[in-house]
Amino acid sequence: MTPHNPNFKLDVTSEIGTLRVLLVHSPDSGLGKVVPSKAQDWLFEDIVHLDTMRGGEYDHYIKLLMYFLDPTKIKGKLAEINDPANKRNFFKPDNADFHNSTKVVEIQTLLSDILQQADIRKKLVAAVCAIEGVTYRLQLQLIDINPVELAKIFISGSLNDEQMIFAPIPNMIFSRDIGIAINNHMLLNKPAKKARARETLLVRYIFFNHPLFEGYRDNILEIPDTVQHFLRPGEEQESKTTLEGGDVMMVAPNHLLIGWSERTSVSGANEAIKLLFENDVVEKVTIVKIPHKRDYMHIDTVFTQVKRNVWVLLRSLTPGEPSQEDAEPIAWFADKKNKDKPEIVQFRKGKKPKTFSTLEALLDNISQKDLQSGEPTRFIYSGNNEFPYDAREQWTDSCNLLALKEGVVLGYDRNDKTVEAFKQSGFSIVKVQELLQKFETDELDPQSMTDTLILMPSAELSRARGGFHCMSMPLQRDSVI
Ligand SMILES: NC(=O)NCCC[C@H](N)C(=O)O
Repeated sequence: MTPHNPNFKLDVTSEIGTLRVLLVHSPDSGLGKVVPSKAQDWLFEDIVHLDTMRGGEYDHYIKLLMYFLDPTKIKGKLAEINDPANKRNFFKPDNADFHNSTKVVEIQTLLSDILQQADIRKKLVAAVCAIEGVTYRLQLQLIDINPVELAKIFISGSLNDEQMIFAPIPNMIFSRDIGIAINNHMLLNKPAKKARARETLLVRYIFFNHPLFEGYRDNILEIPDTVQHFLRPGEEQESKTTLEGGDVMMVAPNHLLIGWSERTSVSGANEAIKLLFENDVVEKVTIVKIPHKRDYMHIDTVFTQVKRNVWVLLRSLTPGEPSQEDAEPIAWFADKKNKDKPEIVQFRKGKKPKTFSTLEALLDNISQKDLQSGEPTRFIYSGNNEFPYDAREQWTDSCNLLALKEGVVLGYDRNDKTVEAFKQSGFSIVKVQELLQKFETDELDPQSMTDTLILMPSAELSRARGGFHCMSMPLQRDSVI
């Protein structure tokens, strides 16, 4: 059972305030069962090597989060945690030596907690079996499985880690996409892709039934399907009401961004705005339309925030007048030909909508007006804005960084040119393995760190097509203004 955290508050008012509590999911055995023929359907670019992804990559993320958010769980124990004799038990939610942190909260643990209640267990077994087309006999069998084991089965799709009874949900490591904390409200997603439907169902049950969220039940926002959707013939995607968390960014207490993307439809964004305004959750919502392509997927794959006046982003998304040096006539027409041209419109309750001509203009407005940065806004570009590194590194999540506190962000070690751009912008660069040692030996204190990009190993994780922004669902951050 997840211990009680008396200081917990659902409270996220920015992308950069010191992170206090987040939801994560460590790679489960289901990721090791992705087969080449299903990889694309399950939204992976390739099959992954599970042991490397866990021990060589994701575990460092958990350790780093512990030093920042819950140091007593790790300080002085690093050697023991790393000891191969301990078989990674610190990272396994079903093991007695699991960290069971109340700050770095594992979704699987919350799930096994709610499955202790017989009525919830019955309802959730029925719901999962319905969406997965499971036989009635197997459904009855699942109801009697102990909650810890059942949570594992729901996520991995396999009984006893061997017999596959339904598909895994390998994308649950990208907890960002399942729901978004907006001030003290929780907006649940409505996934565009079938491969992500079970994650949504499980997390919906968690938010409505886990004691951790007891005080916030009335603050859970769910997006309904529209009547137009029920009545429209055919199945085309455009008319669906969808919204995924990677397209929702809480940039300031009064201001939310929603991407209109491959995954979030304009109808999804529209319904979300209505809910947010009706419930007085924020004063303004800006819709950022990006090309509806797999390369971009969600807005957090093309930009994220580093400090109140610093952003990392993909430059080529920004349309604009070509500079005088762009001598070739075609440069003047390229954007106008592009029907996928980004568009940015800001909606304020009871006021006229406002447009922004570039992403930079919007981000500068957020930095200066919403976050009252006294310093000029700076942009760090993917691949240091050099073709073809800009596109290559954006694909491997150079723009998808997670801020642990203002100015201290983590990203993949493979995006060399973007790392160079961070250096040129005055950031320190440090590898996670070295940092963990320094924390353990007291050479460095997480609280005193400023302006740093922490490099995380990424060979396997990046094949799943998401970075650390995607791999985090912040629930509590300190406020920045
Ligand atoms: N926010 C994000 O951009 N999340 C990345 C999700 C990756 C996952 N393989 C997906 O395609 O849904």
